[in-house]
Amino acid sequence: MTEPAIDVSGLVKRFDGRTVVDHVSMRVEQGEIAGFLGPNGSGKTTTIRVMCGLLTADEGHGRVLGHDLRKRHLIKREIGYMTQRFSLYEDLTIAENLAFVAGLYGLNPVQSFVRDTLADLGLTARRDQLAGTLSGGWKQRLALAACVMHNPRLLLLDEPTAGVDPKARREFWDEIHLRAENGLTVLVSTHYMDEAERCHRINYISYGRLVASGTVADVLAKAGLTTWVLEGPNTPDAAKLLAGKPGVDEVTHFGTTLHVVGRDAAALKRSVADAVQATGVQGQPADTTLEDAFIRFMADGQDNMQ
Ligand SMILES: Nc1ncnc2c1ncn2[C@@H]1O[C@H](COP(=O)(O)OP(=O)(O)OP(=O)(O)O)[C@@H](O)[C@H]1O
Repeated sequence: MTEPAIDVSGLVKRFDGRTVVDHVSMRVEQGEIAGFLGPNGSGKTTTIRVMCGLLTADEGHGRVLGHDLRKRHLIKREIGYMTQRFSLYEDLTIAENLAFVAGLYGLNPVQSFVRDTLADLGLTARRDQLAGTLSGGWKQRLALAACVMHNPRLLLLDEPTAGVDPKARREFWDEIHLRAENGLTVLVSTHYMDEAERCHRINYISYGRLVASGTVADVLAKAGLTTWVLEGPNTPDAAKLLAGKPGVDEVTHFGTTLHVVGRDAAALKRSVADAVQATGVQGQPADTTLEDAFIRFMADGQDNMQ
């Protein structure tokens, strides 16, 4: 058995007495793409920073790439970290940006690393183009290439595709999968459900606590939800009727359909049957989505805080 790339237990981080990472334990196997999800301010960035050795945990222990978490200088050397809103210098050329990053990492000879990276990206012919003139998708690919130029074994990406269009996001993820197939381990935070589904495993954090981890199927099972889809001209009336009824936790409009989700399957079924009878809409059981599961975890997290 190879050692996991990340194996941390009971991590706690407090800022000014406020606990923002609350006994988080996480394991990420080598070559795995692990997703990190959770509402704004739930502690993803802080956890990532502890794992990369940029912040010291107040409690907890573990190993990253086989190094004790306290050996921060050893960890930093072997990871790539793309911060939120990481950007290149728009008024430098593509090659100049790469040369700058290569210099920061002490790569030598700089120009050979730049040349290889440009060739890898298929950007050799555009090396003298200003980075600011690239499309959003290309900017992200270039930023990713800059983060892996020093050949890290673990890549930590903090919302790398925020604000990037769907096609460019898909291409970015193809790139991540390609690199994972070649052995790179990736921990990536995201708010996009389609990206969560492209991860081998996901970790969901709420109010600093890790509330679910595993494959998408594991996480859906943990949420323990039942979903009904209602359809027909009277869905707005059905929505009003269902709000707050026994077994009904969430009622959400999706275009012309209504998704009704709850933890108590029997009570939910009865409430849906009543609404169907009263309004004439059609109701069918359906698969629960990851978004439904996350909204449930978030609501549970809020309940725990009260
Ligand atoms: N250096 C700091 N000093 C004080 N508070 C901080 C510091 N860094 C983060 N926090 C607080 O810790 C909490 C967790 O923040 P963090 O950035 O880790 O969350 P996040 O899950 O990454 O959020 P988002 O999805 O919005 O990026 C927030 O309430 C934030 O304001």
